[in-house]
Amino acid sequence: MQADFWHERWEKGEIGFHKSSINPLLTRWWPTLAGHAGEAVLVPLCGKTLDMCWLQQQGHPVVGVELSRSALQAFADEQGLCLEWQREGERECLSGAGLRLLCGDFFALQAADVGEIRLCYDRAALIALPPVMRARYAAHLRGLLAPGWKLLLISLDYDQQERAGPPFSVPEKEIRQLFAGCRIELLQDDDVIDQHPRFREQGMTRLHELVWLISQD
Ligand SMILES: C[S@@+](CC[C@H](N)C(=O)[O-])C[C@H]1O[C@@H](n2cnc3c(N)ncnc32)[C@H](O)[C@@H]1O
Repeated sequence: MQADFWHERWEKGEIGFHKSSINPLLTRWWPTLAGHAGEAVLVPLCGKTLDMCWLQQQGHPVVGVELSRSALQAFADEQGLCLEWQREGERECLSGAGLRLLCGDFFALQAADVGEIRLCYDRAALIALPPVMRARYAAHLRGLLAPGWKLLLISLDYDQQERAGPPFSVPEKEIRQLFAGCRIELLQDDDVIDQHPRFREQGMTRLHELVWLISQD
């Protein structure tokens, strides 16, 4: 998926991926990361997710990364947050209230841009990307995070023949390849097709949502 694809989604308001409430899988499983309040969390491809507010309310400084400036501005406006745009080198950044939202390409980020971050939350980031980009994404993410990192990842698994992505299906085998050498724990696996009638209409017969705790030991 190229940048234009996502800018167009935001311009046209075709953002079916955005949820108007905090993800219950985040609130259920975040404690398993055993991060300390005060430890920063990286939220790659963050959109305007409310999950960032929840993480911030748990005492975590949040560093989000998002291509779309209007998505970040909408996040601030809709959550009634007093955030300010600042320039950080080539990049713009919306910050305040324990949030630092970097506007730009995730793949252009360097470890110094995000700072020392050990905790990460990925909901609809890995699965937003086609296979070739997923390998780049996982390798880049692993390079950005500090030693001893922990990632809470929410993925989808369905028959990719039944529907084109995004969101893409990322089978368990691929997750294990992308994060080879890491500790990988499956926390939850639910069949959620009944919660997605539009996907069913589009021909999907099976849809699993999985939650993973992936860590570098
Ligand atoms: C499927 S949405 C998920 C957003 C968010 N994680 C959520 O749960 O609502 C993927 C987001 O990633 C952004 N995005 C895609 N490619 C990106 C990139 N290379 N760098 C930064 N953001 C990107 C898109 O603009 C879009 O907002």
